[in-house]
Amino acid sequence: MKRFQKIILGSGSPRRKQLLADLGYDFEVRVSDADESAPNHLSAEETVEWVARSKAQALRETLVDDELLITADTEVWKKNRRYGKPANRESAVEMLRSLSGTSHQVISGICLCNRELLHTFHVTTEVAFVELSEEMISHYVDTYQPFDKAGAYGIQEWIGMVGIAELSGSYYNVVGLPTTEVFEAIQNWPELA
Ligand SMILES: Cc1cn([C@H]2C[C@H](O)[C@@H](COP(=O)(O)OP(=O)(O)OP(=O)(O)O)O2)c(=O)[nH]c1=O
Repeated sequence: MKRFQKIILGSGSPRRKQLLADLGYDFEVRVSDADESAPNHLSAEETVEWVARSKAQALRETLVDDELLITADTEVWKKNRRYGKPANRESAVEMLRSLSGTSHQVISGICLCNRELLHTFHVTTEVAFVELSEEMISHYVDTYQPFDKAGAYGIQEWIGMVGIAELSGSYYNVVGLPTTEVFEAIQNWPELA
């Protein structure tokens, strides 16, 4: 396995940290406040790549030598509606009602860069929910408080055990880091940039 002098994970997400550690890499976490308000005219795929790049650009000047920075943005999209993190209980309940009994896409934008090179890509997973009852939605939101999760749900939590009808693509992409594609990108860095 190719090793780098230093990988920097530009993310405050505990799930991304765990997944990158599980891939076997040593890394340091660096977090900054980046602009996540992508221009409206962008497609879903362009939006997540735009945000991942914006997170990278906010940290790029802190890089030294051959440090490799990895940033990501995971969003839920359904028919041109962008589901971010719910601002409150009401919004979380509304998001889950609207995802209930239908399918949506979870798209992650990933950005790898050093001081000279930058590479961005995205990975899409199709997720279908069963019909979620009002009781299931209230129980989940009140117990798990999914306010830090796009689309108001964590597939790795109770709702993922009882609410998923179908999943096509990478499971880990839904959790926040498409591990297969990130591993491949790191192994092929910097040739792919
Ligand atoms: C859909 C879904 C999202 N999520 C999480 C992944 C992301 O952490 C979060 C989406 O927010 P992001 O803006 O992608 O990431 P973040 O704010 O948590 O961290 P940072 O910007 O510092 O990298 O939602 C789950 O944990 N499970 C899920 O099933």
